[in-house]
Amino acid sequence: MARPLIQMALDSLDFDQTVALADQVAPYVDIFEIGTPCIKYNGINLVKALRQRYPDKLLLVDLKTMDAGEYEAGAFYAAGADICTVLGVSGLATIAGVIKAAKKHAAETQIDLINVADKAECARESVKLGAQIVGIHTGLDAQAAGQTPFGDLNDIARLGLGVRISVAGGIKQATVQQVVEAGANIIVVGAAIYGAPSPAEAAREIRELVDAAAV
Ligand SMILES: O=C([C@H](O)CO)[C@H](O)[C@H](O)COP(=O)(O)O
Repeated sequence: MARPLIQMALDSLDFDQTVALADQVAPYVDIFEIGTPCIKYNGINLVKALRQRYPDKLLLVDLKTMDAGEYEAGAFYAAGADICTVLGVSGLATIAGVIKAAKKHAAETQIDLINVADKAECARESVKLGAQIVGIHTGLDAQAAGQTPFGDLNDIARLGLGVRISVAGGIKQATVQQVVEAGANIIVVGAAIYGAPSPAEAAREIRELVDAAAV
């Protein structure tokens, strides 16, 4: 199995705390995600700052684009994003726009299936359009209501779409092995790392668990 990637969800609103957290976990993660609240609050300058500080890390900007796909995402790819997210519920025209912007910058597009009714259909159509990553995502509010991403992950993995699958939604040490075995290629972790007494130690543990589950 190819080594799954670990994506650190940087969900603070504070610019300096976001950069400091990135510094702490950098040795253990592959992708820095600038989370949706964080990018809305801090804007494109944070993308530029992390790009400059970490030229060799993958940088995902969790735009969750809903409209004006090419126009909105284009600026973030130009600023250094390797991956931008677009909502599956936005529809195929918007998804196609983000994919077009990504191609201009030799970058990638992730479809976020959050709140999509027919996730299999949306994933299939998005992949046909050229999306490289399908994101199974139980958002923070849905998590608070008791939902998890595990059932959807199994359903999408079974489709064999031939693209990477990302999973997000309360993933922690106890569930890392399960999501790797279910077929996730990108493991997104936020609160289990930034909420830990030592984020670096939590990230190191998750790295070990992911690598052990992937052999
Ligand atoms: O994408 C996220 C959320 O919608 C806010 O932007 C989180 O970054 C994602 O859910 C990962 O965080 P945890 O669920 O805390 O692991």
